[in-house]
Amino acid sequence: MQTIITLPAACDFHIHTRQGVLMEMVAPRIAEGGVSLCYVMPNLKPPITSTEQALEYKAQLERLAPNVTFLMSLYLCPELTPEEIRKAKKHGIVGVKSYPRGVTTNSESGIESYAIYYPVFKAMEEVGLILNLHGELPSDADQDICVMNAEEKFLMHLKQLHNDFPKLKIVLEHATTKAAVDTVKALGDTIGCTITIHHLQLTVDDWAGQCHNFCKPVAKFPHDRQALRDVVLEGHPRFFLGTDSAPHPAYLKECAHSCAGVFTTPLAIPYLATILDSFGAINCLRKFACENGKKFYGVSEEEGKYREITLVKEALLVPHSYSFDESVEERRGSIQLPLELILAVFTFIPARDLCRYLSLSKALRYEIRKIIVERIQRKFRTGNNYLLVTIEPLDTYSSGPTHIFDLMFCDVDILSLNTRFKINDKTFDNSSPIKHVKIIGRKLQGTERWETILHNSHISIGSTWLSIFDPSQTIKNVSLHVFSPFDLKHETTYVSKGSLTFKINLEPESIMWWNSNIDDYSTIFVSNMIREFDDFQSLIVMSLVEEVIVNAGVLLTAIEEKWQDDVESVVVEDPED
Ligand SMILES: NC(=O)N[C@@H](CC(=O)O)C(=O)O
Repeated sequence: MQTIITLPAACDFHIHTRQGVLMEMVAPRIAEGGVSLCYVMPNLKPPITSTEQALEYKAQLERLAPNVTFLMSLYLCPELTPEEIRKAKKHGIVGVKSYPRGVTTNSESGIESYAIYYPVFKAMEEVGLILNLHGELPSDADQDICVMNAEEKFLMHLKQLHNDFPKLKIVLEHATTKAAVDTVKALGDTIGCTITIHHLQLTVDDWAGQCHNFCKPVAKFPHDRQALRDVVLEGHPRFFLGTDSAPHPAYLKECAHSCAGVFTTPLAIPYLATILDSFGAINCLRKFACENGKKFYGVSEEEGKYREITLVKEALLVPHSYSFDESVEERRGSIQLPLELILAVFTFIPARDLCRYLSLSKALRYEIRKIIVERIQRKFRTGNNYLLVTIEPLDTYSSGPTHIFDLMFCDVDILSLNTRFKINDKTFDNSSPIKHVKIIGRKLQGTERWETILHNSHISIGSTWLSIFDPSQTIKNVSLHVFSPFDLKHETTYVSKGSLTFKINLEPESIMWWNSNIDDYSTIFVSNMIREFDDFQSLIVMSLVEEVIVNAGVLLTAIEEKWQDDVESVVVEDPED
């Protein structure tokens, strides 16, 4: 390799710039990595599905990285109409990304069939928007589909789409197989293909058991990698760089279920040059990383953003990690997020889990708790905000950590919640920070069944816990306990009944009770729940929150689809009414 190369800054036609503090870490590093133009993926939480969202996201990125050209994409989903496509084109949006449902990070809203999108594709073909395909089928044991053949099995869809929309420009993203390379080459000039840097280096042996190399699609066989290398060496004009750089917090990579994604942005072009050099393709760098993609997309840097870079061949220590400010304090102090989730889980803590946990050393328990709490809080920070609302019958203060968790959407001003939590004293406040609560459903233990709770006050539940009561008894009185993930000790619990105006009267040492003739706006006396939710139980609650958040996208879609009409309004009702 020459020891110094000067060339135009590169173009990365597939990058995940994320949001929040992660975006603040990533965006300035794009230029550092030698890239001046990038095509931004829309798989945020929530996904980018409208022109307005995309433009707002672009503005945020530009504030963080003013010297980079950001090309924006929309997320293919049912909300995307042909009209939105035309509007997007008018406002400079470049393409639409399709994720098959559930195959990768934030693909819960992904597509299940292309058929319903044909009018959208037609509009895209007409106005000249690019279709970007995450080319994998979801794993399906019955069909013998798994990560190793998910891409190859997808290729028939690429062929079909090209056949049906020959003028639509389609990019098969992050190809990993010889089959994909051959297919793209065999199709017409409107079909392009991105290749990541890491797929030019890795094979299956490199990610099996090594979480930092795990991404979707996974790296495949050596002969597949060879096919990728060959097509770069050939300088084929329809193959170009798309790093698919996809950062995740370390705790989400270095864990039992590692998130898919390899983060390469800060060192993108030095890394690419090193890999190309290793198989004699350094002379292909310019075409692959700077020219082919721009030609295929018909784009160039925005005014004043073109620049050159110089690569120098010398030793470089790759940082072990890149930090971003996720401190709890920062999150506590600075956010005001719209709360948008309500949980619906009815559950017990299995005794065996309890024993396992309690038998651990205190130090280990502390560590576990810390990790879980941090994981949850980070989700809250990067996504939306959540409150856990439990509905309980009378006397549940004696029942331990057994609750029905209901799924709710609320707008919550976390700052004022936080302030109030800090008081931790007798408090009475008429101005609840909780607005627009709507309870949308519950899930019964041991079933996959979700129900809209129109009358929370009449929840029949069958459980061993309830057998201490009359098993046929329906719960006549309910309370809503609202937990904030930022109130780690659950020192404060809002309890209410039959009303959305949360009136709070915290009596730290009292037990929970309420007046049986309570009306909608009566004050409710509650304990501060510390006794009920000790450290361990808090952990359990947090774990439940996490579990539900993980599934929330899927659940919410299912619930909302089924009970669209029912969930429009608040449904907490007083049984006595
Ligand atoms: N490539 C990945 O493994 N992950 C991407 C999503 C994607 O492009 O599949 C991510 O957003 O994390």
